[in-house]
Amino acid sequence: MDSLLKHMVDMTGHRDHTMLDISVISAVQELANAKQTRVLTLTTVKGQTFIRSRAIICAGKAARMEEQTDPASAGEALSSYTALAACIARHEASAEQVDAEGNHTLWLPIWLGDKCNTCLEIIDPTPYTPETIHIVGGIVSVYRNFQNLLDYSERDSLTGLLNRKTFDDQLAKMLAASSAEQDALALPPGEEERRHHSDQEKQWLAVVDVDHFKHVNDKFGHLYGDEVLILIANLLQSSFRAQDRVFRFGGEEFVVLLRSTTQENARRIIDRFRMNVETHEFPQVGKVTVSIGYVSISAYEAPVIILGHADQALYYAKSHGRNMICHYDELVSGGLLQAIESNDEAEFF
Ligand SMILES: Nc1nc2c(ncn2[C@@H]2O[C@H](COP(=O)(O)OP(=O)(O)OP(=O)(O)O)[C@@H](O)[C@H]2O)c(=O)[nH]1
Repeated sequence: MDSLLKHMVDMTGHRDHTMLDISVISAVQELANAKQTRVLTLTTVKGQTFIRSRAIICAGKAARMEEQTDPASAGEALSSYTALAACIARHEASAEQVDAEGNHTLWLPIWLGDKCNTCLEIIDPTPYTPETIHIVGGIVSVYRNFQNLLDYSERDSLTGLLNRKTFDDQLAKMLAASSAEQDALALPPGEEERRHHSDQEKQWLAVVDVDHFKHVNDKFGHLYGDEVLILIANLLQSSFRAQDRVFRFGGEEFVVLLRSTTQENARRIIDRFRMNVETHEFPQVGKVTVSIGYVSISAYEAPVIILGHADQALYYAKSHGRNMICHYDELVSGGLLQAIESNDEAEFF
């Protein structure tokens, strides 16, 4: 019981999803005396659900987060996990399966209302006693409630997107992941220069601003204005990939962090979103458009500088007709925006 209390105190002491994941699998691993415990992420892409492992602990080892090796892949298909897929389809609390080697796998989906995007998985050669299932079920309930609370503090209440407060942290995580990826893909000396600049995969930041939004509020009222923001948030979430991050920065301004893609793909993905908005029929309001400024992200620049560059490109789009996307580096190299270096930081005029 002491151990259970210690784990509860540890779990509820965190203010960060990563640390919460680590502490929940450490608790479950110890209390169930399991061979392996994982936290799985469930994502739905075009109607199909995929599974990825985001944290793992094996007996005798420390818990660790699992970085995605292939950022373009959504993960393994849920349909290949037959018992879990049936449990999710029926909105059940747990599923169990024994494999050919005699390992017992117990899955405990974390339900938030009728949605499940996290699941605990416990594997052990011995079957789980009703007492173990009871204790682990209790931990899962605390984990779910606490995850809910963290989500609430990290999300914008109108649109459900991540809020401004979480941006710096998410950007740092993305930059850390990109340095690790670049190290892993390091090319032999001289090879880097031979590779065409625009073929390189980079991380990207886009600032999205609704055009003439004041006019929407003035003509249709704030309630319709809010409805437009919610629908644009939905279009953002459906237009970008699960590994990308979408934030509402306040008012009618949104920010997207795009993971690992080439310059041409970034342009295509961002423009596809712009067109998705342009072609959407907003109830009562009709047509709405957005302007977007975007920039590639480098680990050597402070978030405020990166955002400043994207903002420069956004304001160029706003002042050159709106309903368009502008790439900061292209504007600078085309002589349409100027950047000067001073005190190791870029400034603009
Ligand atoms: N309905 C609603 N309106 C908001 C919210 N936050 C900010 N606004 C409004 O958004 C409008 C932003 O107007 P402006 O900054 O002038 O920009 P704009 O009219 O979109 O013009 P451009 O950006 O130049 O195309 C203001 O009228 C704000 O009151 C919100 O949460 N809900």
